[in-house]
Amino acid sequence: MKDVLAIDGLSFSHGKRQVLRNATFRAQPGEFLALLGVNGVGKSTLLDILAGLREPDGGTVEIDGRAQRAWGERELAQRVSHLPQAIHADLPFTAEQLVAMGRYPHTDRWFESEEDHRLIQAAMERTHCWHHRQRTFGTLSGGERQRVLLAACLAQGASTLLLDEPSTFLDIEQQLHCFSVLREEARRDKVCIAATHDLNLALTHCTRLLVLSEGVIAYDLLSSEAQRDQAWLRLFSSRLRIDSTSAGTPWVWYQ
Ligand SMILES: Nc1ncnc2c1ncn2[C@@H]1O[C@H](COP(=O)(O)OP(=O)(O)OP(=O)(O)O)[C@@H](O)[C@H]1O
Repeated sequence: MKDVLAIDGLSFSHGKRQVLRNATFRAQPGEFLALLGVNGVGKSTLLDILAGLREPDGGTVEIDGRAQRAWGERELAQRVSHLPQAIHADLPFTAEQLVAMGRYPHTDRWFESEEDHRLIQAAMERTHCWHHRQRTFGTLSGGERQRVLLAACLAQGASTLLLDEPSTFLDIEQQLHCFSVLREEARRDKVCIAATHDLNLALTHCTRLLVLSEGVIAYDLLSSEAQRDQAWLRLFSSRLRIDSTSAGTPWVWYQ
């Protein structure tokens, strides 16, 4: 199967602080990758580079078989959507207008087509925010805003979805729903990469775990194998271990 993403030897420094040294991984259609690692390890930086928002100091990024920089801005936006960690809340748009922006890379017109409207509504229904469509974005709660932003990413129809802590602000039911939607999206031959601190959401919903440490992908393992060798857990805390629940699901416990 062809790689949707091929990342090779990425390095990046914020000023004198080197964050990425040699980050390398590939991703294929159908994969839902959890990007894990402690605070400040470089998860957002890596997602920003993949989204084309930061230029790496070294290494290569290929998207859909072509160098990232060889795609035009619009072509890239058709292929990659990005949910950043923080966004200005005071945007003067309704929720529906904000989701409609996800369709911009696909239209030359001022107005959205019928098909665009169908996709916008479908995305907002999937993230349970269609009933907020006429609300001004800034008047929504943190979790409601997060669902609108996720809908914009889905409406964009990209083959790669980069999500920086997508379950932030969401209540538990919505966290589970968000990760289920992303899993479903990956099954539609997409690649989803979600930076998260929730190891149980990652284990139960993602197909693969990438653990970033000291500038490299220190562990790259299938979720189904994460319980067998638990060395990767030590990067987070010595108090963690994985057991199975009575339903046979792997679950991270802390002591
Ligand atoms: N604009 C910046 N200028 C200088 N240093 C920065 C800048 N942005 C991030 N950093 C530093 O780069 C490192 C990586 O930051 P990044 O936000 O990528 O980490 P992260 O893994 O996403 O963290 P978290 O889990 O806390 O969200 C951190 O040490 C951070 O302080």
